[in-house]
Amino acid sequence: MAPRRDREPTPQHPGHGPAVELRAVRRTYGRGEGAVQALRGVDLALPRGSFTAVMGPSGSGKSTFLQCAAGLDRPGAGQVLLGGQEITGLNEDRLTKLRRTRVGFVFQSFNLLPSLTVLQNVLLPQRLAGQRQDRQRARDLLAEVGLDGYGGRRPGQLSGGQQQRVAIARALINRPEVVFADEPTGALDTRTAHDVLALLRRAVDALGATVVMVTHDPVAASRADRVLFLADGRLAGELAHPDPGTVADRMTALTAAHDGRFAGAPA
Ligand SMILES: Nc1ncnc2c1ncn2[C@@H]1O[C@H](COP(=O)(O)OP(=O)(O)OP(=O)(O)O)[C@@H](O)[C@H]1O
Repeated sequence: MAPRRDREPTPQHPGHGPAVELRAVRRTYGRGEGAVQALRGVDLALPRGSFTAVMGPSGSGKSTFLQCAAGLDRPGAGQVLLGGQEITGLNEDRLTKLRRTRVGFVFQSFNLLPSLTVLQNVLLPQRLAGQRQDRQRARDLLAEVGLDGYGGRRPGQLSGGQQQRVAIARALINRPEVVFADEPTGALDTRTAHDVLALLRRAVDALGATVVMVTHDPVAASRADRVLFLADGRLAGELAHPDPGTVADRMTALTAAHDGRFAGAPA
């Protein structure tokens, strides 16, 4: 028998290094006196197969971070690497293709297309990318998120929690390098939010996904492996194995520091 060779890394899934890396990333909105420095030099690496929560006071740069890391926005300086590949210099066409094939998104408002069935919504990233639509994988993922047999329904016939499950299945369809979740439980009641977080956790633990979640909720953040805190566009600390109480205390301290600074700022 021929000696077994380890699978060669491919550009799609290089298998080495972090899923996402930011190096000295800066993003400024506007120019001159009115310019806002939303990110002021962020360095971080998100390991493959990890679940990271990103928290911070309002205006600390969480959305900007997510958009830059996901290739939805371009940093003014610094580098973003996805699966070891630098994406900062890609043109718009290549960035769009990358977002459709290598990144998954889960939004607060679910963002399902109401005219498509549940199965068609799950397959949409493959359709948009012009890839073969893997209906069996879509059905398997729907079963994975507890929606076996719901493929023929329309989103309007599902509860909010069920719609978010469909969105999670859709985010996973292409086996992305990373799933970015922006307040995925923000529109859900506590019980449903708990179920959706359990699914994200399971996507990491059982399917090997990498998940990055922006949230305001310390309970949601405590389901992650690690919480990164942003304040005024900078990383302001992190917490491994978070529990809700410690996360809430950190957030209270950061928000008080933030409010204190702004109370002293000229009007
Ligand atoms: N398009 C824009 N034009 C100008 N300023 C912007 C723009 N988007 C964001 N900002 C500013 O950049 C800073 C960071 O905003 P960002 O939305 O990333 O913060 P956030 O932490 O996500 O806030 P929130 O928790 O309130 O959603 C804020 O001061 C915000 O006002």
